[in-house]
Amino acid sequence: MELFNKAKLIEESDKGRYVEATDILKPGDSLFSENSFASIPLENFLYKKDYCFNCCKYQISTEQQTSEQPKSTPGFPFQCKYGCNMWFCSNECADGMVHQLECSFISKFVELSLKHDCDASISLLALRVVMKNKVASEVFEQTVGKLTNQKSIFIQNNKSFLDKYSKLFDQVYLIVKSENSELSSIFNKEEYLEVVCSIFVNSFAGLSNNFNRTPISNGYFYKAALLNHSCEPNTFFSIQNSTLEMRVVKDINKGEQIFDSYVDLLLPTIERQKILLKSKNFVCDCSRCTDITENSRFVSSIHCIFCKDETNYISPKVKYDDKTKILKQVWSCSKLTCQFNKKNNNKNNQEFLNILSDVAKFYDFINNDLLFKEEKKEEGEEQIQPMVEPILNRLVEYETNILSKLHENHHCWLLYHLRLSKLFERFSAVFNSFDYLSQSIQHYKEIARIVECVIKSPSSEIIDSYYHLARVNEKYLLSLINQRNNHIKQLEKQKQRDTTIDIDSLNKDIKNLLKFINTTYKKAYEMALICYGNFKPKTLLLNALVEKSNFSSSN
Ligand SMILES: C[S@@+](CC[C@H](N)C(=O)[O-])C[C@H]1O[C@@H](n2cnc3c(N)ncnc32)[C@H](O)[C@@H]1O
Repeated sequence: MELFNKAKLIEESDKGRYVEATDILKPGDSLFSENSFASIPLENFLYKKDYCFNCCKYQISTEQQTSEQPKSTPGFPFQCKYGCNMWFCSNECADGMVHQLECSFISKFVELSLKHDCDASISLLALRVVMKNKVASEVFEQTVGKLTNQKSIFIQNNKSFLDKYSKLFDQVYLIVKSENSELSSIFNKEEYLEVVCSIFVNSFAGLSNNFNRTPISNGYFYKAALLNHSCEPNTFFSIQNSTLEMRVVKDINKGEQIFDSYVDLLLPTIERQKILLKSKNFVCDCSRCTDITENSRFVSSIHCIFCKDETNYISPKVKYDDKTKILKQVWSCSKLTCQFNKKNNNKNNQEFLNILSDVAKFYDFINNDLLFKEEKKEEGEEQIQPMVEPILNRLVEYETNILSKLHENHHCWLLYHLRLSKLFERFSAVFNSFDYLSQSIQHYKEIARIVECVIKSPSSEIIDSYYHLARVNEKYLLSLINQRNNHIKQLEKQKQRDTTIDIDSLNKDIKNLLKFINTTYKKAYEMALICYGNFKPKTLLLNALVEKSNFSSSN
Protein backbone atom coordinates (compact mmCIF):
# COMPACT_ATOMS: atom_id res chain seq x y z
CA MET A 1 0.00 0.00 0.00
CA GLU A 2 1.18 3.54 -0.79
CA LEU A 3 2.57 5.37 2.24
CA PHE A 4 1.30 8.80 1.11
CA ASN A 5 -1.50 10.09 -1.05
CA LYS A 6 -0.08 12.47 -3.73
CA ALA A 7 3.50 12.08 -2.46
CA LYS A 8 6.20 9.42 -2.45
CA LEU A 9 9.21 8.49 -0.34
CA ILE A 10 12.52 8.69 -2.21
CA GLU A 11 15.83 7.26 -1.09
CA GLU A 12 19.11 8.39 -2.65
CA SER A 13 22.58 7.36 -1.56
CA ASP A 14 23.87 10.96 -1.28
CA LYS A 15 20.69 12.78 -0.15
CA GLY A 16 19.18 10.13 2.13
CA ARG A 17 15.41 9.78 2.37
CA TYR A 18 12.96 12.53 1.56
CA VAL A 19 9.35 12.99 0.44
CA GLU A 20 8.35 14.41 -2.92
CA ALA A 21 4.97 15.51 -4.33
CA THR A 22 3.55 13.27 -7.06
CA ASP A 23 0.80 15.77 -7.91
CA ILE A 24 0.05 19.48 -7.57
CA LEU A 25 -0.74 20.33 -3.93
CA LYS A 26 -2.63 23.40 -2.75
CA PRO A 27 -2.70 25.28 0.58
CA GLY A 28 -5.27 23.61 2.83
CA ASP A 29 -4.81 20.11 1.32
CA SER A 30 -4.39 17.46 3.98
CA LEU A 31 -1.26 15.47 3.13
CA PHE A 32 -1.85 12.76 5.73
CA SER A 33 -3.04 12.11 9.23
CA GLU A 34 -1.53 9.43 11.48
CA ASN A 35 -1.58 8.12 15.02
CA SER A 36 1.65 8.09 16.97
CA PHE A 37 3.45 4.86 17.70
CA ALA A 38 3.67 6.24 21.24
CA SER A 39 3.12 9.65 22.87
CA ILE A 40 3.68 11.09 26.32
CA PRO A 41 2.83 14.37 28.10
CA LEU A 42 5.80 16.70 28.63
CA GLU A 43 7.51 16.83 32.03
CA ASN A 44 5.32 19.57 33.53
CA PHE A 45 2.12 17.70 32.74
CA LEU A 46 3.10 14.16 33.76
CA TYR A 47 1.19 13.86 37.03
CA LYS A 48 -1.60 16.32 36.17
CA LYS A 49 -5.16 15.10 36.54
CA ASP A 50 -6.35 16.63 33.28
CA TYR A 51 -3.67 15.16 30.97
CA CYS A 52 -4.01 11.51 29.94
CA PHE A 53 -0.70 9.78 30.52
CA ASN A 54 -1.38 7.39 27.66
CA CYS A 55 -2.94 9.26 24.73
CA CYS A 56 -2.07 12.84 25.86
CA LYS A 57 -5.69 13.93 25.60
CA TYR A 58 -6.32 16.90 27.86
CA GLN A 59 -9.45 18.25 29.40
CA ILE A 60 -10.10 21.82 28.47
CA SER A 61 -13.44 23.57 28.36
CA THR A 62 -14.36 26.00 25.57
CA GLU A 63 -14.44 28.66 28.27
CA GLN A 64 -10.79 27.99 29.05
CA GLN A 65 -9.81 28.18 25.42
CA THR A 66 -10.91 31.78 25.17
CA SER A 67 -9.74 32.84 28.60
CA GLU A 68 -6.11 33.62 29.36
CA GLN A 69 -6.53 32.48 32.94
CA PRO A 70 -7.30 28.76 33.00
CA LYS A 71 -9.91 27.73 35.53
CA SER A 72 -9.57 24.50 37.46
CA THR A 73 -11.24 21.50 35.88
CA PRO A 74 -12.39 18.29 37.56
CA GLY A 75 -9.76 16.19 35.75
CA PHE A 76 -9.89 12.62 34.46
CA PRO A 77 -11.50 9.94 36.63
CA PHE A 78 -9.01 7.10 36.10
CA GLN A 79 -5.86 6.85 38.18
CA CYS A 80 -3.43 3.99 37.65
CA LYS A 81 -4.27 1.01 39.83
CA TYR A 82 -0.91 -0.70 39.33
CA GLY A 83 1.02 1.88 41.37
CA CYS A 84 2.47 4.73 39.26
CA ASN A 85 -0.22 7.29 40.21
CA MET A 86 -0.60 8.62 36.65
CA TRP A 87 -4.00 9.81 35.35
CA PHE A 88 -5.85 8.46 32.30
CA CYS A 89 -8.82 9.63 30.23
CA SER A 90 -10.42 6.16 29.98
CA ASN A 91 -10.26 2.61 31.28
CA GLU A 92 -8.87 1.59 27.92
CA CYS A 93 -5.89 3.94 28.30
CA ALA A 94 -5.37 3.00 31.98
CA ASP A 95 -5.47 -0.77 31.44
CA GLY A 96 -3.48 -1.15 28.22
CA MET A 97 -0.84 -3.87 28.01
CA VAL A 98 1.96 -1.37 27.36
CA HIS A 99 1.17 0.54 30.53
CA GLN A 100 1.13 -2.64 32.58
CA LEU A 101 4.65 -3.38 31.32
CA GLU A 102 6.03 0.12 31.90
CA CYS A 103 4.23 0.94 35.16
CA SER A 104 6.74 -0.37 37.71
CA PHE A 105 9.64 1.49 36.01
CA ILE A 106 7.96 4.91 35.81
CA SER A 107 8.73 6.45 39.21
CA LYS A 108 12.37 5.33 38.94
CA PHE A 109 12.82 6.91 35.50
CA VAL A 110 11.18 10.15 36.69
CA GLU A 111 13.26 10.46 39.90
CA LEU A 112 16.55 9.55 38.25
CA SER A 113 15.91 11.77 35.22
CA LEU A 114 16.00 14.70 37.59
CA LYS A 115 19.23 13.49 39.16
CA HIS A 116 20.98 12.97 35.80
CA ASP A 117 19.62 16.12 34.16
CA CYS A 118 17.64 14.07 31.63
CA ASP A 119 14.25 15.07 30.27
CA ALA A 120 11.76 12.84 32.13
CA SER A 121 9.32 12.90 29.27
CA ILE A 122 11.97 11.67 26.78
CA SER A 123 13.18 8.97 29.15
CA LEU A 124 9.58 7.78 29.70
CA LEU A 125 8.69 7.94 26.00
CA ALA A 126 11.74 5.77 25.25
CA LEU A 127 10.60 3.31 27.93
CA ARG A 128 7.12 3.22 26.39
CA VAL A 129 8.49 2.69 22.86
CA VAL A 130 10.66 -0.20 24.06
CA MET A 131 7.67 -1.79 25.84
CA LYS A 132 5.37 -1.31 22.87
CA ASN A 133 7.99 -2.98 20.71
CA LYS A 134 7.54 -6.07 22.94
CA VAL A 135 3.80 -6.27 22.28
CA ALA A 136 3.65 -4.89 18.72
CA SER A 137 7.04 -5.74 17.24
CA GLU A 138 5.71 -6.10 13.70
CA VAL A 139 4.23 -2.60 13.71
CA PHE A 140 7.47 -1.29 15.20
CA GLU A 141 9.60 -2.91 12.50
CA GLN A 142 7.42 -1.66 9.68
CA THR A 143 7.23 1.91 10.95
CA VAL A 144 9.32 3.79 13.56
CA GLY A 145 11.89 0.97 13.64
CA LYS A 146 12.87 2.07 10.12
CA LEU A 147 13.65 5.63 11.19
CA THR A 148 17.19 6.96 11.45
CA ASN A 149 18.47 7.04 15.06
CA GLN A 150 21.93 8.60 14.36
CA LYS A 151 23.40 7.15 17.55
CA SER A 152 26.92 7.14 16.10
CA ILE A 153 26.63 10.83 15.16
CA PHE A 154 25.45 11.69 18.68
CA ILE A 155 28.46 9.81 20.08
CA GLN A 156 30.70 11.89 17.82
CA ASN A 157 29.06 15.31 18.20
CA ASN A 158 27.04 15.38 21.40
CA LYS A 159 28.30 12.55 23.57
CA SER A 160 27.39 14.25 26.87
CA PHE A 161 23.71 14.01 25.93
CA LEU A 162 23.95 10.26 25.42
CA ASP A 163 26.06 9.76 28.56
CA LYS A 164 23.31 11.25 30.74
CA TYR A 165 20.72 8.77 29.45
CA SER A 166 23.24 5.96 29.69
CA LYS A 167 23.87 6.68 33.40
CA LEU A 168 20.14 7.02 34.00
CA PHE A 169 19.55 3.60 32.44
CA ASP A 170 22.36 1.96 34.46
CA GLN A 171 20.90 3.15 37.73
CA VAL A 172 17.32 2.18 36.93
CA TYR A 173 18.58 -1.21 35.82
CA LEU A 174 20.48 -1.79 39.09
CA ILE A 175 17.46 -0.94 41.22
CA VAL A 176 15.10 -3.04 39.11
CA LYS A 177 17.49 -5.98 39.17
CA SER A 178 17.76 -5.88 42.95
CA GLU A 179 13.96 -5.83 43.23
CA ASN A 180 13.03 -8.35 40.57
CA SER A 181 15.70 -9.95 38.41
CA GLU A 182 13.22 -11.15 35.77
CA LEU A 183 12.05 -7.66 34.92
CA SER A 184 15.58 -6.52 34.15
CA SER A 185 15.80 -8.95 31.25
CA ILE A 186 12.96 -7.18 29.44
CA PHE A 187 15.22 -4.62 27.80
CA ASN A 188 18.87 -3.66 27.44
CA LYS A 189 20.86 -0.44 27.36
CA GLU A 190 21.76 -0.51 23.65
CA GLU A 191 18.13 -0.81 22.67
CA TYR A 192 17.07 1.91 25.11
CA LEU A 193 19.73 4.40 23.94
CA GLU A 194 18.95 3.83 20.27
CA VAL A 195 15.33 4.66 20.97
CA VAL A 196 16.32 7.79 22.95
CA CYS A 197 18.38 9.00 19.96
CA SER A 198 15.60 8.18 17.51
CA ILE A 199 13.10 10.12 19.64
CA PHE A 200 15.46 13.10 19.74
CA VAL A 201 15.76 13.14 15.94
CA ASN A 202 12.22 12.13 15.01
CA SER A 203 9.65 13.13 17.62
CA PHE A 204 7.13 15.99 17.39
CA ALA A 205 5.81 18.32 20.08
CA GLY A 206 2.07 18.79 20.44
CA LEU A 207 0.81 22.24 21.50
CA SER A 208 -2.16 23.12 23.68
CA ASN A 209 -5.39 23.94 21.87
CA ASN A 210 -5.78 27.33 23.48
CA PHE A 211 -3.94 30.37 22.18
CA ASN A 212 -0.91 30.18 24.48
CA ARG A 213 0.90 27.65 22.29
CA THR A 214 2.18 25.74 25.32
CA PRO A 215 4.00 22.54 24.30
CA ILE A 216 2.26 19.72 26.16
CA SER A 217 3.18 16.39 24.58
CA ASN A 218 5.84 14.53 22.67
CA GLY A 219 4.81 12.02 19.99
CA TYR A 220 6.74 9.48 17.95
CA PHE A 221 5.27 9.43 14.41
CA TYR A 222 6.49 7.47 11.41
CA LYS A 223 5.27 9.22 8.26
CA ALA A 224 5.85 12.74 9.61
CA ALA A 225 9.42 11.80 10.56
CA LEU A 226 10.20 11.00 6.91
CA LEU A 227 9.88 14.66 5.92
CA ASN A 228 13.01 16.80 5.85
CA HIS A 229 13.22 20.21 7.43
CA SER A 230 13.22 23.68 5.86
CA CYS A 231 13.00 27.12 7.49
CA GLU A 232 10.73 27.97 4.52
CA PRO A 233 8.43 24.94 4.96
CA ASN A 234 5.57 24.14 2.61
CA THR A 235 3.59 22.13 5.19
CA PHE A 236 2.34 22.63 8.74
CA PHE A 237 1.65 19.90 11.30
CA SER A 238 -0.73 19.98 14.22
CA ILE A 239 -1.20 17.36 16.91
CA GLN A 240 -4.37 16.61 18.79
CA ASN A 241 -4.05 13.98 21.52
CA SER A 242 -1.98 11.30 19.77
CA THR A 243 -2.94 12.15 16.18
CA LEU A 244 -0.82 14.27 13.87
CA GLU A 245 -2.12 15.96 10.74
CA MET A 246 0.21 17.34 8.07
CA ARG A 247 -1.36 20.04 5.88
CA VAL A 248 -0.08 21.96 2.86
CA VAL A 249 0.48 25.71 3.41
CA LYS A 250 2.11 26.72 0.10
CA ASP A 251 1.57 25.74 -3.52
CA ILE A 252 3.65 22.63 -4.23
CA ASN A 253 4.41 21.45 -7.75
CA LYS A 254 4.65 17.86 -8.86
CA GLY A 255 8.23 16.69 -8.22
CA GLU A 256 8.93 19.32 -5.52
CA GLN A 257 10.26 18.20 -2.15
CA ILE A 258 7.85 18.42 0.80
CA PHE A 259 9.31 20.02 3.94
CA ASP A 260 8.03 20.71 7.42
CA SER A 261 9.80 22.72 10.12
CA TYR A 262 11.54 21.22 13.17
CA VAL A 263 12.16 24.56 14.91
CA ASP A 264 10.56 27.79 16.10
CA LEU A 265 10.53 29.84 12.90
CA LEU A 266 10.53 33.13 14.80
CA LEU A 267 14.11 32.48 15.97
CA PRO A 268 17.06 34.07 14.12
CA THR A 269 19.25 31.85 11.92
CA ILE A 270 22.03 31.29 14.45
CA GLU A 271 19.55 30.05 17.07
CA ARG A 272 17.67 27.78 14.64
CA GLN A 273 20.96 26.38 13.37
CA LYS A 274 22.22 25.66 16.89
CA ILE A 275 19.07 23.68 17.73
CA LEU A 276 19.12 21.75 14.44
CA LEU A 277 22.78 20.89 14.85
CA LYS A 278 22.46 19.82 18.47
CA SER A 279 19.29 17.74 18.27
CA LYS A 280 19.04 16.76 14.58
CA ASN A 281 22.73 16.63 13.61
CA PHE A 282 22.63 18.72 10.44
CA VAL A 283 23.37 22.22 9.17
CA CYS A 284 20.37 23.64 7.38
CA ASP A 285 21.15 25.13 3.97
CA CYS A 286 17.67 26.34 3.03
CA SER A 287 17.30 29.68 1.24
CA ARG A 288 16.41 31.48 4.50
CA CYS A 289 19.52 30.20 6.31
CA THR A 290 21.88 31.04 3.47
CA ASP A 291 20.63 34.58 2.80
CA ILE A 292 22.08 37.18 5.21
CA THR A 293 18.80 39.08 5.44
CA GLU A 294 16.95 35.75 5.88
CA ASN A 295 15.03 36.43 2.64
CA SER A 296 14.18 40.01 3.68
CA ARG A 297 13.18 39.18 7.24
CA PHE A 298 16.06 41.04 8.96
CA VAL A 299 15.49 39.15 12.23
CA SER A 300 19.16 39.61 13.24
CA SER A 301 19.95 42.84 11.38
CA ILE A 302 21.28 46.04 12.95
CA HIS A 303 21.43 49.58 11.51
CA CYS A 304 24.74 50.11 9.76
CA ILE A 305 27.14 52.14 11.88
CA PHE A 306 28.90 53.59 8.80
CA CYS A 307 26.19 54.15 6.21
CA LYS A 308 24.32 57.39 6.49
CA ASP A 309 21.39 55.70 4.78
CA GLU A 310 18.84 54.40 7.32
CA THR A 311 17.86 51.56 5.00
CA ASN A 312 21.21 49.79 5.15
CA TYR A 313 21.73 47.01 7.66
CA ILE A 314 24.57 44.88 8.91
CA SER A 315 23.46 41.24 8.93
CA PRO A 316 25.13 37.93 9.74
CA LYS A 317 25.88 34.93 7.57
CA VAL A 318 25.99 31.77 9.68
CA LYS A 319 28.93 29.48 8.90
CA TYR A 320 29.72 26.04 10.24
CA ASP A 321 33.29 25.05 10.85
CA ASP A 322 33.57 21.31 10.19
CA LYS A 323 36.79 20.98 12.20
CA THR A 324 35.80 22.83 15.38
CA LYS A 325 32.10 21.86 15.00
CA ILE A 326 31.19 25.43 15.84
CA LEU A 327 28.66 27.75 14.21
CA LYS A 328 29.75 31.35 13.87
CA GLN A 329 28.39 34.54 12.37
CA VAL A 330 30.18 36.68 9.78
CA TRP A 331 28.61 40.13 9.48
CA SER A 332 28.42 42.41 6.45
CA CYS A 333 26.54 45.52 5.34
CA SER A 334 23.83 45.26 2.67
CA LYS A 335 25.53 48.11 0.76
CA LEU A 336 28.44 46.37 -0.95
CA THR A 337 30.66 49.45 -1.06
CA CYS A 338 30.14 50.27 2.64
CA GLN A 339 33.28 50.81 4.74
CA PHE A 340 32.13 48.15 7.16
CA ASN A 341 32.76 45.51 4.47
CA LYS A 342 36.24 46.80 3.68
CA LYS A 343 37.88 46.67 7.07
CA ASN A 344 38.14 43.97 9.68
CA ASN A 345 35.15 45.35 11.58
CA ASN A 346 33.75 41.97 12.60
CA LYS A 347 36.57 41.66 15.11
CA ASN A 348 37.81 45.20 15.76
CA ASN A 349 35.08 47.78 15.55
CA GLN A 350 34.25 48.67 19.15
CA GLU A 351 30.92 50.31 18.35
CA PHE A 352 29.77 47.21 16.48
CA LEU A 353 31.02 44.88 19.23
CA ASN A 354 29.23 46.99 21.85
CA ILE A 355 25.94 46.59 19.99
CA LEU A 356 26.39 42.81 19.91
CA SER A 357 27.15 42.78 23.61
CA ASP A 358 24.11 45.01 24.35
CA VAL A 359 21.90 42.61 22.39
CA ALA A 360 23.22 39.74 24.54
CA LYS A 361 22.48 41.78 27.68
CA PHE A 362 18.96 42.47 26.44
CA TYR A 363 18.29 38.73 25.93
CA ASP A 364 19.53 38.15 29.43
CA PHE A 365 17.28 40.86 30.83
CA ILE A 366 14.18 39.60 29.01
CA ASN A 367 14.79 35.97 29.89
CA ASN A 368 15.73 36.42 33.52
CA ASP A 369 14.16 39.58 34.83
CA LEU A 370 11.76 38.80 37.61
CA LEU A 371 9.42 41.56 36.48
CA PHE A 372 8.32 39.39 33.62
CA LYS A 373 8.03 36.12 35.46
CA GLU A 374 4.72 34.33 35.47
CA GLU A 375 4.59 34.07 39.30
CA LYS A 376 3.81 37.75 39.46
CA LYS A 377 0.53 37.17 37.67
CA GLU A 378 -1.74 37.07 40.69
CA GLU A 379 -0.61 40.29 42.31
CA GLY A 380 -3.01 43.15 42.90
CA GLU A 381 -2.70 46.91 42.74
CA GLU A 382 -0.67 47.40 45.95
CA GLN A 383 2.08 45.08 44.75
CA ILE A 384 2.17 46.23 41.15
CA GLN A 385 2.02 49.98 41.77
CA PRO A 386 5.68 50.34 42.91
CA MET A 387 6.80 48.16 39.99
CA VAL A 388 5.23 50.21 37.20
CA GLU A 389 7.50 53.24 37.24
CA PRO A 390 10.86 51.39 37.35
CA ILE A 391 9.72 48.91 34.69
CA LEU A 392 8.70 51.69 32.34
CA ASN A 393 11.92 53.62 32.96
CA ARG A 394 14.05 50.60 32.27
CA LEU A 395 12.18 49.78 29.14
CA VAL A 396 12.58 53.32 27.78
CA GLU A 397 16.29 52.98 28.49
CA TYR A 398 16.48 49.66 26.60
CA GLU A 399 14.44 51.07 23.75
CA THR A 400 16.73 54.08 23.19
CA ASN A 401 20.06 52.45 23.98
CA ILE A 402 19.67 49.06 22.34
CA LEU A 403 16.50 48.41 20.38
CA SER A 404 16.62 51.62 18.34
CA LYS A 405 19.85 50.33 16.80
CA LEU A 406 18.16 47.16 15.52
CA HIS A 407 15.90 46.48 12.55
CA GLU A 408 12.21 46.68 13.52
CA ASN A 409 11.87 42.92 12.82
CA HIS A 410 14.83 42.02 15.04
CA HIS A 411 14.11 39.11 17.37
CA CYS A 412 14.75 41.39 20.37
CA TRP A 413 11.93 43.67 19.26
CA LEU A 414 9.61 40.68 19.07
CA LEU A 415 10.49 39.57 22.60
CA TYR A 416 10.09 43.13 23.80
CA HIS A 417 6.59 43.45 22.32
CA LEU A 418 5.60 39.99 23.57
CA ARG A 419 6.55 40.82 27.16
CA LEU A 420 5.09 44.33 27.09
CA SER A 421 1.79 43.36 25.49
CA LYS A 422 1.11 41.03 28.43
CA LEU A 423 2.49 43.40 31.04
CA PHE A 424 0.38 46.36 29.91
CA GLU A 425 -2.66 44.12 29.63
CA ARG A 426 -2.14 43.15 33.26
CA PHE A 427 -1.60 46.76 34.32
CA SER A 428 -4.79 47.75 32.48
CA ALA A 429 -6.76 45.10 34.38
CA VAL A 430 -5.28 45.96 37.79
CA PHE A 431 -5.64 49.75 37.40
CA ASN A 432 -8.72 49.64 35.18
CA SER A 433 -6.79 51.87 32.79
CA PHE A 434 -7.71 52.76 29.24
CA ASP A 435 -4.19 54.08 28.55
CA TYR A 436 -2.45 50.87 29.53
CA LEU A 437 -4.91 48.89 27.42
CA SER A 438 -4.19 51.02 24.35
CA GLN A 439 -0.42 50.61 24.95
CA SER A 440 -0.95 46.87 25.18
CA ILE A 441 -2.81 46.95 21.85
CA GLN A 442 0.11 48.76 20.17
CA HIS A 443 2.43 45.95 21.26
CA TYR A 444 0.01 43.23 20.09
CA LYS A 445 -0.19 45.04 16.72
CA GLU A 446 3.58 44.99 16.39
CA ILE A 447 3.68 41.29 17.33
CA ALA A 448 1.18 40.46 14.56
CA ARG A 449 3.16 42.58 12.09
CA ILE A 450 6.51 40.92 12.92
CA VAL A 451 5.10 37.39 13.06
CA GLU A 452 3.51 37.84 9.63
CA CYS A 453 6.76 39.27 8.18
CA VAL A 454 8.87 36.46 9.60
CA ILE A 455 6.66 33.42 9.02
CA LYS A 456 5.42 34.13 5.57
CA SER A 457 3.08 31.13 5.20
CA PRO A 458 0.00 30.22 7.30
CA SER A 459 1.08 29.05 10.76
CA SER A 460 -0.18 28.72 14.32
CA GLU A 461 1.95 31.71 15.34
CA ILE A 462 0.18 34.03 12.89
CA ILE A 463 -3.24 32.63 13.78
CA ASP A 464 -2.57 33.15 17.49
CA SER A 465 -1.14 36.64 17.11
CA TYR A 466 -4.24 37.75 15.16
CA TYR A 467 -6.46 36.12 17.74
CA HIS A 468 -4.78 38.03 20.59
CA LEU A 469 -4.89 41.29 18.65
CA ALA A 470 -8.64 40.92 18.12
CA ARG A 471 -9.15 39.77 21.73
CA VAL A 472 -7.51 42.85 23.34
CA ASN A 473 -9.35 45.09 20.92
CA GLU A 474 -12.59 43.52 22.13
CA LYS A 475 -11.64 44.60 25.64
CA TYR A 476 -10.98 48.09 24.34
CA LEU A 477 -14.30 48.05 22.54
CA LEU A 478 -16.14 47.26 25.78
CA SER A 479 -14.44 50.19 27.49
CA LEU A 480 -15.43 52.47 24.61
CA ILE A 481 -19.03 51.31 24.79
CA ASN A 482 -19.07 51.96 28.55
CA GLN A 483 -17.57 55.38 28.01
CA ARG A 484 -20.24 56.21 25.43
CA ASN A 485 -23.06 54.93 27.66
CA ASN A 486 -21.81 56.98 30.62
CA HIS A 487 -21.60 60.04 28.40
CA ILE A 488 -25.17 59.53 27.23
CA LYS A 489 -26.38 59.17 30.83
CA GLN A 490 -24.62 62.35 31.87
CA LEU A 491 -25.97 64.29 28.94
CA GLU A 492 -29.47 63.10 29.71
CA LYS A 493 -29.07 64.22 33.30
CA GLN A 494 -27.90 67.66 32.27
CA LYS A 495 -30.46 67.78 29.46
CA GLN A 496 -27.73 69.06 27.13
CA ARG A 497 -28.84 68.00 23.71
CA ASP A 498 -26.46 70.21 21.74
CA THR A 499 -23.20 68.34 22.48
CA THR A 500 -23.96 65.18 20.57
CA ILE A 501 -20.79 65.51 18.44
CA ASP A 502 -18.78 63.68 21.10
CA ILE A 503 -21.18 60.76 21.03
CA ASP A 504 -21.12 60.68 17.24
CA SER A 505 -17.36 60.42 17.17
CA LEU A 506 -17.45 57.71 19.85
CA ASN A 507 -20.02 55.81 17.79
CA LYS A 508 -17.76 56.11 14.77
CA ASP A 509 -14.79 54.77 16.75
CA ILE A 510 -16.90 51.87 17.99
CA LYS A 511 -18.00 50.99 14.46
CA ASN A 512 -14.45 51.16 13.08
CA LEU A 513 -13.14 49.06 15.92
CA LEU A 514 -15.82 46.44 15.38
CA LYS A 515 -14.83 46.25 11.73
CA PHE A 516 -11.17 45.86 12.68
CA ILE A 517 -11.98 43.10 15.21
CA ASN A 518 -14.08 41.30 12.63
CA THR A 519 -11.40 41.43 9.88
CA THR A 520 -8.69 40.36 12.33
CA TYR A 521 -10.66 37.32 13.55
CA LYS A 522 -11.47 36.57 9.89
CA LYS A 523 -7.77 36.53 8.94
CA ALA A 524 -7.06 34.15 11.83
CA TYR A 525 -9.99 31.94 10.81
CA GLU A 526 -8.92 31.78 7.15
CA MET A 527 -5.42 30.68 8.16
CA ALA A 528 -6.85 28.20 10.67
CA LEU A 529 -8.86 26.61 7.83
CA ILE A 530 -5.58 26.01 5.98
CA CYS A 531 -3.55 24.86 9.01
CA TYR A 532 -6.16 22.86 10.94
CA GLY A 533 -9.04 22.19 8.53
CA ASN A 534 -12.73 22.62 9.25
CA PHE A 535 -13.40 20.74 12.42
CA LYS A 536 -10.55 21.38 14.87
CA PRO A 537 -11.40 23.25 18.11
CA LYS A 538 -9.38 26.34 17.15
CA THR A 539 -11.01 26.67 13.73
CA LEU A 540 -14.48 26.20 15.22
CA LEU A 541 -13.82 28.76 17.93
CA LEU A 542 -12.44 31.33 15.47
CA ASN A 543 -15.43 30.78 13.21
CA ALA A 544 -17.74 31.48 16.16
CA LEU A 545 -15.78 34.67 16.95
CA VAL A 546 -15.98 35.84 13.33
CA GLU A 547 -19.72 35.28 13.30
CA LYS A 548 -20.19 37.07 16.61
CA SER A 549 -18.16 40.10 15.53
CA ASN A 550 -19.75 40.13 12.08
CA PHE A 551 -23.21 40.14 13.62
CA SER A 552 -22.21 42.98 15.97
CA SER A 553 -20.67 45.13 13.23
CA SER A 554 -23.71 44.79 11.00
CA ASN A 555 -25.96 45.97 13.85
C1 LIG B 1 13.10 13.37 10.88
S1 LIG B 1 14.45 12.84 9.93
C2 LIG B 1 13.95 13.19 8.31
C3 LIG B 1 14.07 12.01 7.36
C4 LIG B 1 15.49 11.62 7.09
N1 LIG B 1 15.99 12.30 5.91
C5 LIG B 1 15.60 10.11 6.92
O1 LIG B 1 16.29 9.70 6.01
O2 LIG B 1 15.06 9.38 7.71
C6 LIG B 1 15.58 14.04 10.38
C7 LIG B 1 16.95 13.87 9.82
O3 LIG B 1 16.94 14.08 8.43
C8 LIG B 1 18.07 14.85 8.00
N2 LIG B 1 17.57 16.16 7.53
C9 LIG B 1 16.34 16.68 7.67
N3 LIG B 1 16.23 17.86 7.07
C10 LIG B 1 17.44 18.13 6.53
C11 LIG B 1 17.95 19.21 5.78
N4 LIG B 1 17.23 20.26 5.48
N5 LIG B 1 19.27 19.15 5.40
C12 LIG B 1 20.04 18.08 5.71
N6 LIG B 1 19.59 17.03 6.41
C13 LIG B 1 18.31 17.03 6.81
C14 LIG B 1 18.92 15.03 9.24
O4 LIG B 1 19.86 14.02 9.28
C15 LIG B 1 17.93 14.87 10.37
O5 LIG B 1 18.52 14.41 11.55
